[in-house]
Amino acid sequence: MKRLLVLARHGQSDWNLKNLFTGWKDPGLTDLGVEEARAAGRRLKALGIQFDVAYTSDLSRAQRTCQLILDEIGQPNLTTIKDQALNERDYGDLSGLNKDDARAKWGEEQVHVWRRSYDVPPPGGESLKDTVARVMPYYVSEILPRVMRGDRVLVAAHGNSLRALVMVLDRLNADTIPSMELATGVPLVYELKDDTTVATKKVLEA
Ligand SMILES: O=C(O)[C@@H](CO)OP(=O)(O)O
Repeated sequence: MKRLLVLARHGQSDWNLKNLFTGWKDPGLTDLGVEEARAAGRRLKALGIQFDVAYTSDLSRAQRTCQLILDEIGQPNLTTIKDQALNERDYGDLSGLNKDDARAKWGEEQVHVWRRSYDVPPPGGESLKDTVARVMPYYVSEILPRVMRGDRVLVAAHGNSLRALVMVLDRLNADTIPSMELATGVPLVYELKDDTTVATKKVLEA
């Protein structure tokens, strides 16, 4: 495959299981999360996919997912670059709160706006727009040049930092991004064209 870019959201974390806003907090993976990451690796392996470099965030759930995928595809020692630019969207004052408790306190609609709107930040945190503004410069300066020169690239990161990237790759807008969800442990396999836009996209569901 030419100009290969694979995006993988981490497996289920402890706080996903407990239904807590997570953001920049750093819980580990659950047993299910570990298995989801391994299964993602097995699906990539079944397609014969290998990488030249991996990128992940500064948070352990993404780093562990990255390593589990690399273990499964037989590349445990691949160069892996960790950067805070790929961290989850910062949930600010909501971090650590239960999502159902937040709905009870502020209402279903307000919580949905904080979680999925494009440009309304949660109190003290980042909107998706802010996250795009943080992730894209890193993508354009560090990741995309590697893809364009032919390196096969894995990015193991987070629901919203990857939604920021997918929004740009899939040409979604402020109206269409709210309904786009990324499942844990489901890799997205992109091939890019010469002009950096998407040639093909595969969603590697179980
Ligand atoms: O809590 C979080 O950091 C994210 C991802 O788990 O949650 P949400 O799906 O609400 O954006």
